[in-house]
Amino acid sequence: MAHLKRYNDGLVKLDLWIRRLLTVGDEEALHTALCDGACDIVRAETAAFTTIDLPGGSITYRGASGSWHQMMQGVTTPLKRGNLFSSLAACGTPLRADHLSMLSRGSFELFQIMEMDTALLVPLLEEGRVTGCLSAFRIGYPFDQIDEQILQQYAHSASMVLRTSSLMKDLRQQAMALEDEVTERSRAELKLEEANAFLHSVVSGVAEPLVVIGPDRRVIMTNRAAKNFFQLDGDAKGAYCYNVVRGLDVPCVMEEGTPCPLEEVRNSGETMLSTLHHRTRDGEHRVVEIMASPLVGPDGSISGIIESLRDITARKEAEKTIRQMAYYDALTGLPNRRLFNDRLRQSLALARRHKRLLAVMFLDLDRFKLINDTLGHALGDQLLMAVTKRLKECCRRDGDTVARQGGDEFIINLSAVTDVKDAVKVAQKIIESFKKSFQISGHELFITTSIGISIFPYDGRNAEELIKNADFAMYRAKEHGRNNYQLYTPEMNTKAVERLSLENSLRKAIEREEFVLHYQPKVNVEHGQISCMEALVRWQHPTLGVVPPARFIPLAEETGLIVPLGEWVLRTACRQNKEWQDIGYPPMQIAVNLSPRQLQPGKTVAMVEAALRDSRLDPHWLVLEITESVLMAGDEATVEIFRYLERLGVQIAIDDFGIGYSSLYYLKKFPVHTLKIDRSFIRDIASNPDDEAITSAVISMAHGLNLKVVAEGVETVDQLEVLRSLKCRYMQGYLFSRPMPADQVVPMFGRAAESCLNFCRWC
Ligand SMILES: Nc1nc2c(ncn2[C@@H]2O[C@H](COP(=O)(O)O[C@H]3[C@@H](O)[C@H](n4cnc5c(=O)[nH]c(N)nc54)O[C@@H]3COP(=O)(O)O)[C@@H](O)[C@H]2O)c(=O)[nH]1
Repeated sequence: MAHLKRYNDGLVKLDLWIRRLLTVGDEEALHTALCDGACDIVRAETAAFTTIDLPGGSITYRGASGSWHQMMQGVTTPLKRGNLFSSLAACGTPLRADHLSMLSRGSFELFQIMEMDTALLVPLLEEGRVTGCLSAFRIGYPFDQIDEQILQQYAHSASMVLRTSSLMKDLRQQAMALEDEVTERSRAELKLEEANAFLHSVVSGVAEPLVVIGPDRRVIMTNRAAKNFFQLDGDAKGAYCYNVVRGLDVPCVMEEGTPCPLEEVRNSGETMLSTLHHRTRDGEHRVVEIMASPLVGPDGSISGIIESLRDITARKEAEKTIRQMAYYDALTGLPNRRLFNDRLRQSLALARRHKRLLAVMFLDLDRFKLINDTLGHALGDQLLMAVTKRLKECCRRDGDTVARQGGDEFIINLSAVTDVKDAVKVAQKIIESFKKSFQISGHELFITTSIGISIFPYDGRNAEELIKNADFAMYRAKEHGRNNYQLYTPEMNTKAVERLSLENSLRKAIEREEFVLHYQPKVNVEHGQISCMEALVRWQHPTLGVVPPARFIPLAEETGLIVPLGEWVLRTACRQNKEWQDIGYPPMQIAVNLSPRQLQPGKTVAMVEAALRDSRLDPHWLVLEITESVLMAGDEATVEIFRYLERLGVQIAIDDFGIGYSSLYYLKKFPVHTLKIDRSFIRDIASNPDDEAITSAVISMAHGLNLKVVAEGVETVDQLEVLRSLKCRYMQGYLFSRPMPADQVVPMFGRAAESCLNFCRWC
C-alpha cells in the first residue's frame, strides 16, 4: 500500500512538472527545470541532464539542479568506454548505481565531484535511439524499482517537451530569417499564423484534454482528448467555457465555491490549480483536476487561458479506500482505534470548553473465543457484525461513536451526557439488547457483554486515561461474573486488576500484531564492524503505549505466553537477518533471547529448525542467548537440546554472565560459544577496581576456554577504554547504538557502515 501511494504521489508530481515544462520558453531554463522536476519526483538530492552524441562519441552536460548547473552546463567530454554513459547508451534501459564511491575514477565523469552515494540514470530516446540521459542522485539510500519506473516515465514525457521546444526554436529562427524579406504587415500576419499553427500543433499533440479559452469566456480551441473527454460533437469553438467544462448554464463565479479560472489567472498572472466535479453525458460522475495557465498575447497581456484537465476519479477513489482502511475496521465498518482516539480528543476539547461530562465505555464480549473456536471464524465474524448493529441501535445520538477496538472488544464515546446516570442507562440498554438471541447462519446464539465506564472529568483528564480506566472497570465487571457494567473507581487501579488486564491484553497482542522487534548491534571494536544484532521485543499496547519488556516478559513467562511470543521473535528475527543478507548488507549474526520456559525437549529443536528452514537463514548466523539460570537448572535433556543445536551450527551465548554464580563445570558441560558480561560489572568499571578485576578475570577465563566475550551496557568512552585495555573485543551498549527498529538499521548499512556508526570514532 505504501508503494502504491508513493507511486501515485510520484505520478501526480510528474504530471505537474510536465505541465510546468510546457510553459518554460527558454531552453536553458527548460533544462534546469527538467532537473529540478527529477529531484522533486524521486526525492533526489540533485539531478543532471546530458545529451549523448553517439556518432560523435561525446556527451554534453546541458543542465543540472542547484549550484551544479553553472559549473557543468555546456561542458563536453568524450564518451569513454566502460563509463556509465556508454553502458546506458549501449543498453538503452535505466541504470542504478548504489555505491558511487566504489566506482573507478573516470567511470562517472563530472559527477564524481558531487560526492553522491547512489545514482539512477534513465535514457532519453528519440526514435529508439539514446540521445540523452537524465540522472538523479542521492546521499544515503538507494533508488528502487518505483523510483526507476517514475523517472523513466518522466524522461519519456519530458523528451517530447524537449522536442517540441526545439521545434519552436527552429520556427523562431526561420521566422527571423524571413523577417528581412516580407513586409511589416505580412510578417505580423505570418507570425500570428505560425503562433496559431504552433499552438494548434502543441494543443492537439498533447495526450491530456486541453481547452484554450479567450477573454470573453468563449472556447478558442480544444484538442482531440478534450473532445473525447467531454463527449463533444464538434470542437466547441465559440461555446462558453463553463458550459463545456463544467456543464453549467451560468459562469462559475456565480456558483458558490467554484472560482472562475479565467478571472483568477487574469488577476494573479499565475497558473492555478482547481478541482471540479463533472457529470458526463451518460450521467457518470468524474472528478477533474484543472490546471489553468495564462495565454500571453504579443503585447505581453493575458489574452486568455489554457486549461489542461486530468481525470483524477481513480486517484480520489484510491485515496478514499486508503482513508477507509486507515480509519475504519474492515470487518464491521466501524471507526477503528485511531479514528476513535481522534474523535474522543475532539469531544474532550468540546466537553472542556462547555464544562460538560463525557463517558467512555469499554465492552468485551463474554466467552466469544469459545464461539469462535467451536463454530469457526466465519461465524464469529458474522456475530461481530450483528453485535455491531445492535450497539449502533443503542447509541444513536449525535456525537456518539461506536468503534471496534480489536477482536471482540468495542469502545464507545458518549459525548453528550449530562449525568453519570445517562451513561448507566446506555450500558443497561446494551446489556438488555443482548438478551435477545443472535440468529447467525441457522444458529441461535446467546452472548453477553461486560462493560466498563469512565466519566470525564472525574475518571481521567485525557483520552488515554479515560480509555485505560474504562478498561480497568471492564475487568472488574468480568470479575463480578460478566454480563454487567461497572463504573470506574480509583480502587480499581490496583495491581491485581492491572495485572489481569495486562495478561488479557498480552494474550491478544500476538494476533493483533502489536509486537515489533528492535535491534541492537554488538560491535567488534578492533575493526569497527557489527558482528551481531540482538533482537529485542517491544510491545506497542493500544492504550498503554510502549510497554517495556521488563514489565511483560516476566508475565509472559509466568503465563506460558512466552512460548508463542518467543517463537514469533525467533521467526521474525531470522527472516529479518536473511532479508538484510539478501539486500547485500555485510552478513552478521542475529541473537535471540530464549526463555527457560521455551526449553521443551522435542519442541525447541523443531521450533528453531522450522524458523531457519522457513527463513532460509544459514544456522551459523543465529545465536541463542540463554541466562545462567538455564545452565544451572539444565538437566541432561536440556544439554542434549543445545548439543543438537550446536551440531546444526547454531551458537549459544550466556546472557548477563556473572550474576548467577554459575560454575566452570556448567560452561564445560554446555556447548557455549559466547559469554556476555552483565552490565552491572561494566557500569562502574572505570572507577571501581573490584569490577575491573572481576571483568578482567572473566575475560581471561573466557579466552582460556576459547569463548567470545561481549561486554554489555557500555555507555561511556571511559568504560570502552578500560575494556579495550582488558582485551575485550566485542561490546554492546548505548555508546554505540540504542536498540532500533529494522527500518533504521537499513540506512546504517546502506551507507558505508564505517562512516555512519558512532562507535567508529572510538575504534
Ligand atoms: N525471552 C526474551 N527476553 C527478551 C526479549 N526481548 C527483550 N528481552 C529481555 O527483556 C529485558 C529488557 O530488555 P530491553 O528493555 O530491551 O533492554 C535491552 C537493552 O535496551 C538494554 N541495554 C542495551 N544497552 C544498554 C546500555 O548501554 N545501558 C543500559 N542501561 N541498558 C542497555 O539491555 C537489554 C538487553 O539485555 P540483554 O538481553 O541482557 O542483552 C532483557 O533482559 C532482555 O533480554 C525477547 O524477545 N525474549
